[in-house]
Amino acid sequence: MSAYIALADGRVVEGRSRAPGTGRGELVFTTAYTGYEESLTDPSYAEQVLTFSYPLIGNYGVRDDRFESESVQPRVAVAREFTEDVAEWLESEGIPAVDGVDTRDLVTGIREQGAMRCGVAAGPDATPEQAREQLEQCVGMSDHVDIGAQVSVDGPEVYDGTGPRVTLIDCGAKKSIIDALVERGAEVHRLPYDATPAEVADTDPDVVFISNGPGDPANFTAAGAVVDHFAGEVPIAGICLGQQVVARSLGGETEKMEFGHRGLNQPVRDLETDRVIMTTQNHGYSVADPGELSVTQVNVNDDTAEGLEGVGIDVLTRQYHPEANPGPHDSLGFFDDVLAMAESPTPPVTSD
Ligand SMILES: NC(=O)CC[C@H](N)C(=O)O
Repeated sequence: MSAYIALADGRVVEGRSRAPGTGRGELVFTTAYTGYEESLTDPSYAEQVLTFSYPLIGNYGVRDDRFESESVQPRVAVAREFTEDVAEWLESEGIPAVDGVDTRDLVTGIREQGAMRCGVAAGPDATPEQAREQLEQCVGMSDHVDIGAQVSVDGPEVYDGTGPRVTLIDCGAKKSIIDALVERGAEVHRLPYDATPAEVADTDPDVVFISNGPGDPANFTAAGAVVDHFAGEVPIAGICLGQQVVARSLGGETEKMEFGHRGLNQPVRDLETDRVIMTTQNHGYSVADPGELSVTQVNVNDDTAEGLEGVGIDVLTRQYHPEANPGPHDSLGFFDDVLAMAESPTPPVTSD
């Protein structure tokens, strides 16, 4: 069974269909060598086509207790070789899967030309034309203006706890972010991505937490308005898209990266301690200007902002994934720091 990937650079790559169907999205790659269940269920991959640079994906099976959300999130999955387990899982989810392609070549192309749009057709009747038609219909990531609606909860959800109240704006939250907070005793109020400041105020938060999520942070205007409203009054935290949204709201700017950071071994330097930790990452945008925040951690490879803190206000964010699923546990302490900030906040800024 054949499969075709039509790339925005004009090439059509032929592979083997492991799960039939058509799909389109921004072609990105991850260098993660484990954690395929977590990556494939990470809502931040919505509207993307995920290529694994590691050649064999699926060698320890598929277990749903490792899932980060209830469904597979990328539109298409690509690898050098998927095991039968993974191929069956993707087929049962209706997600086209392509293997038998030279992923070294595909990844080199993305590194040289940037993450690009693509269209895919896979299955017994698939043709290169179908893949090209998909490509024609494929829009850029920033054009998915209401992408939050695809990945957020429909209404509020509460996770009981005896510790600080965390109001999590779910822009496509990974399950392990909620788990990390609940394990530490937090009472988590999970609200939809478009919650208003009044809805957030109703939960009486000790900390407002903006989650990870797919696409361009510029499209998460409601979450930005929440940060705008509460900054200086209530501690603010954020992970990945959350860091980007927080920075944009507090005078900063984000920009699209050429091909982003996706993998489990991204080195991050803490500027205060000079300590380097290994982190899990999945992002295609970065904070180019931190605005009124201070950059406290940077990526060792390219110096992009990996951690931000407020100056005189309680703000703590990370561009990488401290929840560490999959990936090294070096950065789990972030959640302790966020809850400590919630427990003893700096007195609110008063305007007199
Ligand atoms: N994991 C995330 O939250 C990703 C954030 C954003 N969608 C990006 O690509 O940069």
